[in-house]
Amino acid sequence: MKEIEEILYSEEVVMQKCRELGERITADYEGELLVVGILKGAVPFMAELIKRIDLPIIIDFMDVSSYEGTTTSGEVRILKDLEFRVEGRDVLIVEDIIDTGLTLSYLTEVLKKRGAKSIEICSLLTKPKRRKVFVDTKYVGFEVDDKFVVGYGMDYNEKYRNLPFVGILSEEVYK
Ligand SMILES: O=P(O)(O)OC[C@H]1O[C@H](OP(=O)(O)OP(=O)(O)O)[C@H](O)[C@@H]1O
Ligand code: HPA
Ligand SMILES: [Mg+2]
Repeated sequence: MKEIEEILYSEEVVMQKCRELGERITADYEGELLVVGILKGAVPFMAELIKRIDLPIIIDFMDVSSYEGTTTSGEVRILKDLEFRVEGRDVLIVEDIIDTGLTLSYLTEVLKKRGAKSIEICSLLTKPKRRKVFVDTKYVGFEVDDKFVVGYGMDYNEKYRNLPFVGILSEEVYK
């Protein structure tokens, strides 16, 4: 595919990472876990990850907005809220990527205020060099450099989410 400069993580590599993360999560919790996916990017990763968690889980979704193209506006708004109450529950937030950290620092604050018993984050990717605010991320798949990546849920203007791998988007696409 000419729009992809380089494949970083193949489907096999991502699946293996989901198995490892799923085993760690299974070992770290007892009883029910509320797994919260952040729409839309988290969907493909979450679908794979939850099959590797051997616990009685409940899944739910939130949708927040902050991004336009490849830059952040720094503004976070809840577009779709959870179906379940988080009070007294162990919550695991699932993301595709942590970039500035603004989305997750906002979301963890919101869920903390609602009285979650515990809140942890599981993200397929993290871009530490781009961080504006600290987010404590217990479960991370891979650390990536400051390149725009797509696939496995991640998009550029809503495209490429369906790619079965994580790849670097060629600069010609957004220049
Ligand atoms: O750490 P941050 O700088 O906040 O950026 C990370 C967030 O941005 C992307 O989602 P986006 O808001 O683009 O929506 P999407 O998941 O629907 O693509 C990504 O899926 C994360 O949720
Ligand atoms: O590299 C990225 N790709 C897709 N979406 C993103 N949101 C933050 N960083 C990225
Ligand atoms: Mg997202």
